Amino acid sequence: NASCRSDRSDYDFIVVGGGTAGLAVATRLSQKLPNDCILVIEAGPDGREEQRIYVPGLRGTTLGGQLDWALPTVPQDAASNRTITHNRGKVLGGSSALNLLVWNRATIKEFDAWEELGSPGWNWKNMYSNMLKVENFQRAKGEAQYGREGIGYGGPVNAALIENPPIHLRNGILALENRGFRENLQSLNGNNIGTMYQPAANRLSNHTRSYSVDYLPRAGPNLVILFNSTVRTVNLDDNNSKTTGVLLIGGREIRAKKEVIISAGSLLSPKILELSGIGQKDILSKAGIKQRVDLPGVGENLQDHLRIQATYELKQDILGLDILKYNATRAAIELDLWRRNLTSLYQYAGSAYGFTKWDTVLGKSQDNLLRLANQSTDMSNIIDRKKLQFLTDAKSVPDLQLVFSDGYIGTRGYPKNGTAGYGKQYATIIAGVMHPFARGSVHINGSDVATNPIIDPKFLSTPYDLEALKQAAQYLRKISQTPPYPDVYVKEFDPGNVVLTDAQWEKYVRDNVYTFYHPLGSCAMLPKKDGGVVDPSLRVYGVENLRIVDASVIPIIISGNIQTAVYGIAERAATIIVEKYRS
Ligand SMILES: Cc1cc2nc3c(=O)[nH]c(=O)nc-3n(C[C@H](O)[C@H](O)[C@H](O)COP(=O)(O)OP(=O)(O)OC[C@H]3O[C@@H](n4cnc5c(N)ncnc54)[C@H](O)[C@@H]3O)c2cc1C
Repeated sequence: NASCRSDRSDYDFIVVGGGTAGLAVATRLSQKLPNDCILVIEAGPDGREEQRIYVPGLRGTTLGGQLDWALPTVPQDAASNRTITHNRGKVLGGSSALNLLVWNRATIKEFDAWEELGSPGWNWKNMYSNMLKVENFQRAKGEAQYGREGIGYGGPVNAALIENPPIHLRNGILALENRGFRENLQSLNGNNIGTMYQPAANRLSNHTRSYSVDYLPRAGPNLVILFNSTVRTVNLDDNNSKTTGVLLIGGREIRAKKEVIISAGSLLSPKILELSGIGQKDILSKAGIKQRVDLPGVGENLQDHLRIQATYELKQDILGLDILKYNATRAAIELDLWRRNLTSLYQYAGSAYGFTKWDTVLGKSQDNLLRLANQSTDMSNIIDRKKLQFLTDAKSVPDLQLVFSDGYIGTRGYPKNGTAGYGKQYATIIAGVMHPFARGSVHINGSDVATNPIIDPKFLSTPYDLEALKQAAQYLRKISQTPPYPDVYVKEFDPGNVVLTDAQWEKYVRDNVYTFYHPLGSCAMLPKKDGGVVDPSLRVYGVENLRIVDASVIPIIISGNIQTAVYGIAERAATIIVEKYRS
């Protein structure tokens, strides 16, 4: 398709956002509709030459910089009035270029719930087969590292387990086993309960990040990418029932002959809809935008995992990643080793995990938490009711995720030079509450495309959410005191021995709760009457040829880290779209 270039005025398909889902869906369309011309419009730069992206041990160093949208929430009342920044990739690959590489999967019941909530075909069976298409699992050490089930081969994104886990990760797994967790070496097969190492999205052959950009070599010349270009609105025809294309900041208009697919992510896809006049009347009129399609669900139903962490100062003879932060000579040596593809701290890509139900954590005293969950459920809301069911009825759906990570990952950041704690190395244990009841929102703030949306995740706003995160934080201390974990550290650094009473734990949680980087649900795939924005074909209600394909369509939060699900959604979306257009 020689005429498929980036200076055309029309394309068959326009994909808005060259991120995780965007590149996956665009590549599959390119492969399966070779006579069509597909344009991806990405607000950020290419980034493929950026070392901070492709070196796994440098993960996290792009956060807050030029390649990050860094979208702040409004001050969170229940979280000590703090504003929490949502990191989001503004670069080819989107958040898959910035994320922390974790490659895992939620459980069978959680995916089946999408179908039960009203989207036929969106169940475990179909999502699983699509998620398997995404990956190429590599083994460094055979089945001792990971069993047979739950992984795919031959897909574009490479995943592998960490080859030489440090002792603080190994002891983390043993501590969880001593607390009643069972080892689960097939945790990506729809049953993630237990303790395990999990794959990370990296390529073992040269130890580089593997992300959605790895789809692109499979695309044909009929896929073109426009970089550093931001879509302002989707244009609708005179009846407001079809999209005709998009308008970029700067005024360029590009027509879509077949479809526009929005893949701008959970925090920015609603913005494009609202700026285009698709959304809730009140929100639009407040922003001075004429409503074209009445869709009250846009920007609502925002969900995220709640995260809290504790940090431990490692014993002097244990090597950890923090040395790279204060010892420049060592960092240079390690980077040189990485360049020569020799064992290096910069190859670090993966952590150790646990997934559990509350009864393993709390025993009988989980009753109080379940009582609060009942109190936190809006019985008129189908999402809330399903979450309550996960908590009370589903033995296979975890309530809590635990992560043993190398390095300091506390809320206040690695100690500054000259302050207590600088020059030391740390291990961090993170806890994530899997199904908080808070449902927040993300909406435009006026009609100026340059203004960030108003994001209100409502962190800790329900009795369950607060108590669950408090219990999770206290559990981290228990784990740290369980053999053989104490063998690795000198002392607890955060929260430290100043936090002992119930009131102190509550304050710690309010002062330190953080996003787990998994905002989703803001353009939910649900029946319209239940607040849905897209139908089971991911078409925006009321607009024939406009779809949304990204994390925003996930109707109800799932356990674990969500990128495999986002890729799976993109794969399935491509199948649905190709079905319609293949002649
Ligand atoms: C710091 C961090 C760590 C994470 N860690 C993990 C992890 O370890 N494991 C895991 O499974 N998940 C992780 N996640 C979550 C996961 O990466 C995301 O959920 C997923 O990548 C989201 O994919 P998406 O396609 O919905 O959006 P994105 O990948 O964010 O893509 C959206 C794209 O759209 C572009 N865009 C936005 N607006 C416009 C516009 N108007 N015009 C043109 N382009 C636009 C953006 O620049 C971006 O490239 C993490 C996320 C972050 C931010």
